[in-house]
Amino acid sequence: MTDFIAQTQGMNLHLSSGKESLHILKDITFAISPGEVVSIVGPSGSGKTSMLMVMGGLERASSGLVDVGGATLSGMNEDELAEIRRSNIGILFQNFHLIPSMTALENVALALDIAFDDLPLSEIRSRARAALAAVGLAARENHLPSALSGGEQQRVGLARAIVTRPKLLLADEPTGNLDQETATSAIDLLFDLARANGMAVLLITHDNALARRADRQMRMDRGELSQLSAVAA
Ligand SMILES: Nc1ncnc2c1ncn2[C@@H]1O[C@H](COP(=O)(O)OP(=O)(O)OP(=O)(O)O)[C@@H](O)[C@H]1O
Repeated sequence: MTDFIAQTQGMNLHLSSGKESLHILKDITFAISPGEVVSIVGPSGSGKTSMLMVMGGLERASSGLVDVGGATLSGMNEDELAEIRRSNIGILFQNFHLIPSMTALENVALALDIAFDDLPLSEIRSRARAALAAVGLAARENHLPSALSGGEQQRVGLARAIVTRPKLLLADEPTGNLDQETATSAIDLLFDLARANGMAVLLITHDNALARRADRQMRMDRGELSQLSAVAA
């Protein structure tokens, strides 16, 4: 049980739309190990993002078990969920979500400052610098997002997601806004960082070639998750 960084058992998510209750995620039993990269493909509206939201403690499952970093999320209050997110989880979005008025370094440092409110400023700066160097952006740390290319902005997003050293990275279409070449290099980097840090990655993508590069490939269809393939170790 503790070999997994995150797992669900018989997890369901119901959301209401007007008077209707929609069964968004159906009886999902899933586990991901440290250092493992798992991709999820599936049609639009099938529940992929909802799955990430539940795993990230941003949405509460309606029933079943959700366990992240050895802690069971159901029953936790908002503060406890926020603490689990801070200490275990990194999130990478399609649209980077960088703060436009802050430099690359400040964007990364802010994530660290929020996650660990007792970290000295010198440590925040050095760790943020190291994260930017890890994504090849040491020379761009004082640039505003508007002065960076899409691929560079996504690398800042990646630096921000990993600077807290999360055990689980949730990535929702992280290359959706990048051209093929830039997307490939961003994903190479993501995989290298995952391997180097033993970080598990749950990767949502519409790109089948990218999905196939994962250790394990899953498919979401109308709220049901199934395994597509496992790559032999
Ligand atoms: N807050 C909400 N209230 C009601 N229904 C919702 C809510 N959020 C999502 N849904 C519905 O849940 C279903 C799954 O949405 P989700 O975003 O998880 O799909 P997805 O597979 O990630 O789609 P896409 O590939 O288009 O991003 C959709 O039918 C969506 O309309």
